[in-house]
Amino acid sequence: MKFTDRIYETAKPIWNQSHHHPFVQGIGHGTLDIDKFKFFMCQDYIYLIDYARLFALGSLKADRLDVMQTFAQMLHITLNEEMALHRAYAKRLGISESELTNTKPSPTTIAYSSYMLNIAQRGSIKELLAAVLPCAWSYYEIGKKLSEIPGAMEHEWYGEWVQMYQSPEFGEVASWQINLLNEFTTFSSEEEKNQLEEIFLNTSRFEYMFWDMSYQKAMWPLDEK
Ligand SMILES: Cc1ncc(C[n+]2csc(CCO)c2C)c(N)n1
Repeated sequence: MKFTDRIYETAKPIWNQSHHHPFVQGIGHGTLDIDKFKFFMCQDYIYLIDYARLFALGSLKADRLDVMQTFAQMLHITLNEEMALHRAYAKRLGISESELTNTKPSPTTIAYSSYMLNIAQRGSIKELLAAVLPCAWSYYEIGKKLSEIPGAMEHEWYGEWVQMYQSPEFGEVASWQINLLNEFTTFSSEEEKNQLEEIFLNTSRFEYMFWDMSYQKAMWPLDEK
């Protein structure tokens, strides 16, 4: 069994809950409150800035030229294609680019980004891959599932979002990461595989929390005035 098949099976209950979350279903059925989507877009934009740094770290840590090239390509796609979608949405939603970049991160955004950056900075390229994989893979899976809902790809607000994440280009990003992680774990011990699985599960949990945080528009639960 491929290592990624094993971790996919373990993470399935978490991924199912993300898929059925009202935020995700609301995008697919076109019923999501636009203010929740705005909140998500802003948080996701600053999340992606840190996520892009993970790909830069992957390129730095790789000891093969083809792996460096793949990470550089994923860095390019994130900064120039995925984030371009957010910039275009922000324009339509009346959010300026500086407002977008200067979004204050929510506790969940801080926790998620910091966790991944910590793993990537102190761990190996395998740990980095285990941390980033649920992001690209689960979004592609969600994009594909939502694209099957009649009208989801044509919705005036959420159609472009679904179109982007179900696209073959984003499928390729997920496949690169899946193939690399399988290749790098061919000779890994059970102990190492368990550690990588835990990282994959943790970022899968954070993915769920990100949907939920966006649905609740959850910032710090404190009154500071
Ligand atoms: C919270 C959150 N998780 C995952 C993604 C999706 N995503 C992040 S990087 C990447 C690969 C190509 O850029 C993909 C698909 C997101 N936007 N926001």
